[in-house]
Amino acid sequence: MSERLTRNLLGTLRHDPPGLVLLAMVGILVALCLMAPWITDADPTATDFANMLLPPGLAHPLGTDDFGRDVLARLLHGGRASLSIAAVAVVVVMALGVTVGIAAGYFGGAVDIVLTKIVDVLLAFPRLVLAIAVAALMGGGMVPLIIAVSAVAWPAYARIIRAFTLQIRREGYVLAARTIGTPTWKVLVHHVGLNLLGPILVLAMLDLGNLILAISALSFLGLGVAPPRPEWGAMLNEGRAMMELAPWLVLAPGGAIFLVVLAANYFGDIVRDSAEGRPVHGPSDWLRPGRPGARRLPRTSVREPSAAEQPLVALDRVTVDVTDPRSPYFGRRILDGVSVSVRQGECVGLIGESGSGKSTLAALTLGLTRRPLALTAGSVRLFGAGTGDWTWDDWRDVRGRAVSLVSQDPLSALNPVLRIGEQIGEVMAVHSAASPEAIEARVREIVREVHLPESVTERYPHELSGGMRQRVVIAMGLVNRPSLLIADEPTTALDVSTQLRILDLLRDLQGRYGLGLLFVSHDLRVVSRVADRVVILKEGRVVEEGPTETVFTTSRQPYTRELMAAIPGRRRELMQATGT
Ligand SMILES: Nc1ncnc2c1ncn2[C@@H]1O[C@H](COP(=O)(O)OP(=O)(O)OP(=O)(O)O)[C@@H](O)[C@H]1O
Repeated sequence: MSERLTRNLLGTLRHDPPGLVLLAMVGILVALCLMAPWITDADPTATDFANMLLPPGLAHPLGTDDFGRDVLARLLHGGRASLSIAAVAVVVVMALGVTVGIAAGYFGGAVDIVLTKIVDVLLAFPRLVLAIAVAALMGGGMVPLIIAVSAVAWPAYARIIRAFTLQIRREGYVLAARTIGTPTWKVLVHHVGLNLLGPILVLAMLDLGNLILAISALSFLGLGVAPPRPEWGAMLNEGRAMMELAPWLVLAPGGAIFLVVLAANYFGDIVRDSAEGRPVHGPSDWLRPGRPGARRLPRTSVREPSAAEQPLVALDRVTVDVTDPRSPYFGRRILDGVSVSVRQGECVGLIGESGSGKSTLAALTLGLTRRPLALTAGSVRLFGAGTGDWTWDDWRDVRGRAVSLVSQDPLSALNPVLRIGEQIGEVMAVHSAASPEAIEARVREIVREVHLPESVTERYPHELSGGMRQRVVIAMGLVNRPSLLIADEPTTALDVSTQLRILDLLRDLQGRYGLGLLFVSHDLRVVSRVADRVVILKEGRVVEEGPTETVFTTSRQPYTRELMAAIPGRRRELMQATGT
């Protein structure tokens, strides 16, 4: 559990003495149950008709039942049965609910439809009635009891986990991991599963009480542990007939069930409250995952870069339209005959206001154009090779290795539950068979290169400032020494001074790595600091392009001048230059 969650929990408990007493009582009860054979010598199933229905006393602290059996021994041994059935049921319910929920939410489509329908049908039945039916059909006993309780409890978990998964799968770090070719199991475990640990823990705690009640209810109805073995629900049923004559027969198991259910619900509530008190993508050392393993993707026929004179990427009169007739925007033109190229060591600034098509163009360069959009004319050449017939695997091999993306939202690009070192290392491991030591050394090196302290590798994203996070994302982009970096509004979310430092860093790294840099931004001022050449995009068309300095000083293009006028210091200069 995270430090913060533990702190919240302890803080809540410190200010809630009755809660603390309750938890202490249940803790003692559970400990006594677990140590039952050492606490009492009495055999919980041995009958002694000479000592039937004795009230609590020295020899039998909780009295005896109508078979002369020691109620304390039965209570403690019965508690072992009740609690272990509940523990196994929670694990089974979680395993089923989490697996089905993640599968439905992550894979979507037919998998989602089928699984969701099954869940809906099961949820349509009252839980306890269905559990009684299942247990009765299976004939009662410990295993059927676990199966019955688990079978009816998992659908609710599956539904909640599916909802969480739908949300997580849209996060930038999941999309990034998928696009660079991280194996599906790793995305599911590292990126989806680890982020679900918090909700899963809270759900488990909140439902533990319900499960114990359900188990007791089924045992009460004679569908649980077979007599004469003790179990709390069954003891309650046995004592019911003698309730007036020997109330201790129901008070002991009833009190135990009451205490445990109350404590489980109480603890579930404070775990939930403490977890909600953390940041949305909160502290995340709930579980520290192992080092990501190295994997080599099959190399495709993609030719590596590249002679200096040949563009790393060349988009030649590309046109992108909404081609899916089901889209309400069917027929709309997003990019119209745009040509842009980036050479080694060159920084090209792609500028345009919101909606001008910058992101669509960046996505095209990374092979990420998806329905309802499609390339309808022109071509994209990467490292001299036409990409028209590239498969998803061809693109995956290139992304994150030869071409990297630095996105505008560093927080969403980073997985909140993985340490920084693991995240950078994972990008490298996906594309190389380097040893863990080599990966670690490279991670430390790239972290230093982006001017972060090495200790940052041990930290989580929420422990870093916005500027530090953006440096981490840049480190992830460069760890595999790509030839081409696409920076999509990389400084938009930062304050002005941090912006400048990140821009200088990018410029510096570009020189050091000999990178081609496609810098996408709506902000001419930002672009002017890094770009050698600018391309100005308006409503999907290039309206002007040329060396940055030339465009800045001599442009007669009204749209470019409009963009320049939006820069505070430039407005006056422009007005003076044009005499307006
Ligand atoms: N899937 C889509 N269906 C319909 N129209 C789309 C789709 N994706 C993008 N567009 C439209 O294409 C145009 C260009 O979008 P794009 O996201 O490339 O612009 P942008 O310049 O990157 O803007 P911003 O800086 O706001 O992200 C916009 O008008 C947008 O509404």
